[in-house]
Amino acid sequence: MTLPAISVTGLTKRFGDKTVVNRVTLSVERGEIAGFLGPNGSGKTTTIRMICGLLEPDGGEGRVLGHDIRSERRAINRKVGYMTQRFSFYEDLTIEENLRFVAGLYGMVPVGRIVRDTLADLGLTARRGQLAGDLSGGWKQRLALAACIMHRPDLLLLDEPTAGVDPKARREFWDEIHRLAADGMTVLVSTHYMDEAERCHRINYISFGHLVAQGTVEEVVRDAGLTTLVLTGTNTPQAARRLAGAPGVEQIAPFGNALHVVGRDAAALRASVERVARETGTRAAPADTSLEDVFIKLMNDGTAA
Ligand SMILES: Nc1ncnc2c1ncn2[C@@H]1O[C@H](COP(=O)(O)OP(=O)(O)OP(=O)(O)O)[C@@H](O)[C@H]1O
Repeated sequence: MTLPAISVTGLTKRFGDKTVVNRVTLSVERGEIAGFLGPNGSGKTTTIRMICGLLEPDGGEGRVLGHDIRSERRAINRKVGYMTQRFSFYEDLTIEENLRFVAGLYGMVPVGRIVRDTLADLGLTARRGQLAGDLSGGWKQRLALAACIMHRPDLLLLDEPTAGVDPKARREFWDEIHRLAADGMTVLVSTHYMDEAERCHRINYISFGHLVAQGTVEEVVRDAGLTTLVLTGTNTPQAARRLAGAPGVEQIAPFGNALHVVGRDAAALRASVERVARETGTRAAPADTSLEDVFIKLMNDGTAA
């Protein structure tokens, strides 16, 4: 049996008197794409930095790519590619010049071949002479990814890599991530996008420093134990007002002309929705609970804690 790429237990980090990562236990198999989700400030970046050896944990232990996260931080560092939230380039250098610069910085040899192969791998060869500053958001992300994988890391840590990038470029970026994983690279990626969470093999949800949900998308949705009903008809705005605060109703969200109503107590939810449907002349039907509904619940639970 191969060892997991990431296996950490009880990972804890404090800044001053604030515990921002609280006893996080996480395991990521080799070749897996693991999603890391959670509200702003919940501790994702801090956890990623402890995993790649940039930050020393205050508590907990574990191994990354077979190395101890406390005593072998430099070894981990060398085998990891880390794309930070604000990756920067020299805007007045071309794509190729930027990559040559990074390769030189890390002492990679032979620079020419490594840069040529990386350009080809990421479909950047035709654009290699373009100035980084002239690239669209999607191509900038691709250049950032190229710079992170040039040294052939075994583990890729991506911190919100596609923030602000259009859907087509995001899809292409994710196709690339899947190609890299299929070739054996392990990927841990933080994101706020639901469609991206759904493209991960497994997801991990962190709230106020605590890991509160883990598994495949199907497992996380199932474990949340939510029931969803959808109301349709012309009177849904009135139905929404009547449902607010009704027994069993925890979330109400309009999607176009439909109203999604979500709650844990299926019987109470159904009774409230059916009553309001009768009163407002709308139609109620059961629906699948979405990952977004689950994340909103986890966020609300975290705020209440
Ligand atoms: N070096 C630091 N010193 C003090 N506080 C810090 C430091 N780094 C992070 N924090 C705090 O730790 C908490 C967790 O931050 P972190 O960046 O890990 O969250 P995140 O989940 O990545 O958030 P986002 O989704 O906004 O990127 C935040 O309250 C942040 O302000």
